[in-house]
Amino acid sequence: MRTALTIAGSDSGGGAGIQADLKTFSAHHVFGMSVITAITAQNTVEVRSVQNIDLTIIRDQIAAVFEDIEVHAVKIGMLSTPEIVETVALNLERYQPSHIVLDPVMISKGGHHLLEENAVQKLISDLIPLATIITPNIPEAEVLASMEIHNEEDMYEASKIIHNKGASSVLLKGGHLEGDANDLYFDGKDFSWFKGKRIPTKNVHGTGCTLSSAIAANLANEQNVIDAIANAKEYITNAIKFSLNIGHGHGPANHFYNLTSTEHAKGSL
Ligand SMILES: Nc1ncnc2c1ncn2[C@@H]1O[C@H](COP(=O)(O)OP(=O)(O)O)[C@@H](O)[C@H]1O
Ligand SMILES: Cc1ncc(COP(=O)(O)O)c(N)n1
Repeated sequence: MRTALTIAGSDSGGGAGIQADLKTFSAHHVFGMSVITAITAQNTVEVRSVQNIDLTIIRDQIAAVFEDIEVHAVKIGMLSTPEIVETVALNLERYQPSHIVLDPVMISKGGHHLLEENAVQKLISDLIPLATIITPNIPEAEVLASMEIHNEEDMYEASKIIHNKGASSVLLKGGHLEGDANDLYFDGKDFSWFKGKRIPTKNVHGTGCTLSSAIAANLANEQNVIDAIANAKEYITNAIKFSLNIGHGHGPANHFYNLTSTEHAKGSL
């Protein structure tokens, strides 16, 4: 059995964070495990409150998993504070997993800060150098590259700057720009576009979490990085196309859109 570990925050509404990651791993037939960094009281509309988890318990969760189970890929999401970033980085250095997909989660769709602003420098110095691939959205890339991104030309520049900070590769997601949802990949040498038609829907809660987890699951399943991204892009596009009208805000992606049950596939559960 192939395995993947998510190190991220819990979303009580089930659409993003640990919950989205584990659903994505299951949909890829990968055995999912979790290290919870923070608990958010969240739904499709808002983040109401956040409880960060003690550093010792975060460290112990990582140790408990790695000292017993072979981990084929790691996905990192919400980290909340500089201390949590440091703890996760130190412990991943210790266990040296072969693939790390870093989703530098900063702000929720509703505008809540999920990473303290003073943790950004720690994320750059301690975690980016460990990442096989980092998957910022446009606002996150603007912070990491210290520049504004208005169009696809700017995306080239920003991914070069972020790559220079030490990530093996960068997937800059274009979901927040106007027009189609095209993501740019840069491995330090070549650029590739992973293109997607924009789907007109407000149900985009957890899309970044789902994409990064799907990449991690595909890497755990021994796909090369390009195939892992291409297949994950197809997965998130369908998961958005068949997204679920759950809740009153941004509904979640549909992880099981390919089930034969037509009711399920239509997202009308
Ligand atoms: N409306 C949409 N239609 C199609 N694809 C989308 C849409 N919104 C986002 N995506 C894609 O979903 C993935 C997650 O991107 P994005 O929403 O930008 O991330 P985040 O959740 O981190 O803000 C990317 O591949 C992006 O291109
Ligand atoms: C616990 C948690 N982690 C991450 C996100 C970001 O969600 P998105 O994938 O929509 O950017 C979130 N809203 N909550």
